[in-house]
Amino acid sequence: MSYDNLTLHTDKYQINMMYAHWVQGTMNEKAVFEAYFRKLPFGNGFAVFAGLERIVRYIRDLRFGDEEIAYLRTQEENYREGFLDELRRFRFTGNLYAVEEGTLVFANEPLVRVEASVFEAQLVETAILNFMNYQTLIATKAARIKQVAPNDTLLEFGTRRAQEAEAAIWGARATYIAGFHATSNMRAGMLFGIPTSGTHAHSWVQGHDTEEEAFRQYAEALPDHVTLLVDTYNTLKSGVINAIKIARILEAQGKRMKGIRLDSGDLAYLSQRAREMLDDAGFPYVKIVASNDLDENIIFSLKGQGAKIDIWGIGTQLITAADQPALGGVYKLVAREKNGEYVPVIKISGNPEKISTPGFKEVYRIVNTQTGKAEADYLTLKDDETVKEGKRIKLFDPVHPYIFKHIEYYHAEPLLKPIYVDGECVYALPQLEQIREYHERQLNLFWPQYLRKLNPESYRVNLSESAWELKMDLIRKYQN
Ligand SMILES: Nc1ncnc2c1ncn2[C@@H]1O[C@H](COP(=O)(O)OP(=O)(O)OP(=O)(O)O)[C@@H](O)[C@H]1O
Ligand SMILES: O=P(O)(O)OC[C@H]1O[C@H](OP(=O)(O)OP(=O)(O)O)[C@H](O)[C@@H]1O
Ligand SMILES: O=C(O)c1cccnc1
Repeated sequence: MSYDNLTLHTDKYQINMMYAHWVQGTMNEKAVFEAYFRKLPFGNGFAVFAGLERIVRYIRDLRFGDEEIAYLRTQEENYREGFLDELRRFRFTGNLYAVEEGTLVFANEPLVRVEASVFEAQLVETAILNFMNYQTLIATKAARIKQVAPNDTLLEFGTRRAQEAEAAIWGARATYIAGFHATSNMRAGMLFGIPTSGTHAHSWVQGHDTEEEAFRQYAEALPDHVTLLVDTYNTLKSGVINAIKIARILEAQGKRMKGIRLDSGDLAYLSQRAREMLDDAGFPYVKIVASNDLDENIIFSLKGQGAKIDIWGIGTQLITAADQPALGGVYKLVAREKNGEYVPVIKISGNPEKISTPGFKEVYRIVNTQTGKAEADYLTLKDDETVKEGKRIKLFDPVHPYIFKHIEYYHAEPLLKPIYVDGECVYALPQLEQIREYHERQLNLFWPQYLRKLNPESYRVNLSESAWELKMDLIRKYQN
């Protein structure tokens, strides 16, 4: 069995709908779907979009092979052979537009738009949401951590606690996009070119007769990369004292010990005392690494307490997004082909926030040319030329339309970039370093009130007047 083919990484209901379209003869009708989330995670003011590279590879490799077809035959007696033959010929032949990885994104704006035969567009929903939701969530969590320690080194240590192997590596990649510096996961390092970093475990110390001997042997083996875990027995009375002995030995060899790691106890107090001991012994260059169930709140608190920590190793809380373990991104039909033309469609809900925004749309980031800062994201119907022509636009809050302002001097950056056109990949996947740098530039595009971790201002995601009117028309139609 091949574990690599992700074509059946979809919900059964997608295959059932594909089958029903095949039976009805509607499988080639075009559909437009948009993927977006309705609420920012962690109460943050923004999210960091990630997942596109995985989506691109997934779309490229979509094939129903012999194993997939044989399996489907066993799963549903209604599936006729003609349908399975159709699946054998399956290729993605549609268009896919998406926001680039590292982009700051907000609620209720399309992040991925699929325009394809309904047969194709339906199949890919589950996987696209799976990749986008998880990776965006972890990149956003990492961005929050980065915000409280912007000048420190951040190491991703989460693999052992991650929700399985793929989550570990794609999660590690997402943290790197958001500004982490290295991962402990060697496979993520090899596959994505992320720098790797590692100290040693308690088992290394436990596995020797004395802590000092353990440290000495480690330093002999890896003299250029010595960071010693000092909390196995007693951090201040034994661990730091032994580490200082090793730092002396290394100095005598013309080398510098890199650091010590604290992994338990009061990290503020222990780091301050350890710093004093290292400085007094003449080793101000030895860095202090901390780990132990850290997250942005603990790091923020430790900094407030004056902790002397240079490097943070962060695992469980980051890779599992423990305070909000899922991003609720959805994939909604916004237009469908009828008699050769697109008609907009809506999903009505008793909860106004859940009413979808109909129509084939573009999303623009409106950047004020006088301040250089982003003013709003602006959703227009696709054929609306106002923004392209640079005309004055009215920004109004779709929930409170009486709150509005006009903007005249702006640059409008289309956020949805062409990735697949007529089934051909037209997007050159950027290097990870480029994505990381792009993310940093994105942060500079926003005023700090949208970026702060606690109670950020809401950044505007506005509808054009015609997009708003279309939505109101369809709501009225279904109310009647
Ligand atoms: N000064 C501090 N202020 C706030 N939180 C801290 C401080 N020092 C450590 N922490 C955090 O408090 C938690 C302490 O965890 P826990 O109660 O398991 O203690 P521990 O020191 O890990 O004990 P053990 O020796 O069993 O490992 C961790 O999440 C750690 O990061
Ligand atoms: O606390 P996290 O943020 O999840 O970071 C990863 C943790 O994994 C290791 O502990 P573990 O007890 O698994 O192994 P060890 O014996 O090497 O400490 C490490 O010492 C960290 O505490
Ligand atoms: O290198 C480390 O110190 C490390 C790596 C993974 C998990 N915990 C610690």
